[in-house]
Amino acid sequence: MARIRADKMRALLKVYFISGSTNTAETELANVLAQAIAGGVTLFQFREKGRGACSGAGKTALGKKLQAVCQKANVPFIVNDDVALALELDADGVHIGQEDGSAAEVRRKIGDRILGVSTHNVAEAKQAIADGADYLGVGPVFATSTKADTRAVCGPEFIARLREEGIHLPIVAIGGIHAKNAVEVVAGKADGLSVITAISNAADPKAAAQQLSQVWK
Ligand SMILES: Cc1ncsc1CCOP(=O)(O)O
Ligand SMILES: C=C1C=NC(C)=NC1=N
Ligand SMILES: [Mg+2]
Repeated sequence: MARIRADKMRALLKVYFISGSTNTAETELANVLAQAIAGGVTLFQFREKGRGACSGAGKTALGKKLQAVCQKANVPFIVNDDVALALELDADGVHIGQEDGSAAEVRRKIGDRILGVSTHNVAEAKQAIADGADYLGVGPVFATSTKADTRAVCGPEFIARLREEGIHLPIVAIGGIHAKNAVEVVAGKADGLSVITAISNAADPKAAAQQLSQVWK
């Protein structure tokens, strides 16, 4: 298997759903995920973090269940932070933050699987590219209460500034994105948008995913 091509990566980033068991009131995240995929989700990240998150065998079991939902629909399955779990499940990739250790080290561990890195400035972006990232997660572009310890809100226009600085790797915007402000993310030259609340807390996850997909039409 070779490294993913940039144009394929950009297509996968269009509607990137991120969730764990603590992000949805629904007891069954697998059902929310299946509905969201039916609505047009292009990539899924299993992010099991924060108060009440499951761990150990429970986390592995939930990961397996969610991966099966993705595999049935041919949607790649990404694991956040937990490289060991990603390898155990043979996930399609991992996403790491600046505090999750060296991206170069993770690249060595995961081979040609997809590697996403959270970056907040040009220096971090250039380092991630040098370390072998396939895409960058940039944000929070809008205010969000989902992740407690985010950096300052950078606005969707920050991604356009990264482009001006010569950062051309696929970029997905994250943070407080929903159907009404998603158009600003497109204007900001992001290749995709990623969401937790907009889908995980939606009354109708399929409709929520469809509305987010519309912005790229
Ligand atoms: C994981 C993460 N990283 C920056 S903001 C954020 C949370 C995004 O959640 P939401 O889409 O609910 O604002
Ligand atoms: C913090 C994050 C930033 N970006 C993405 C895509 N995922 C994350 N978990
Ligand atoms: Mg992390």
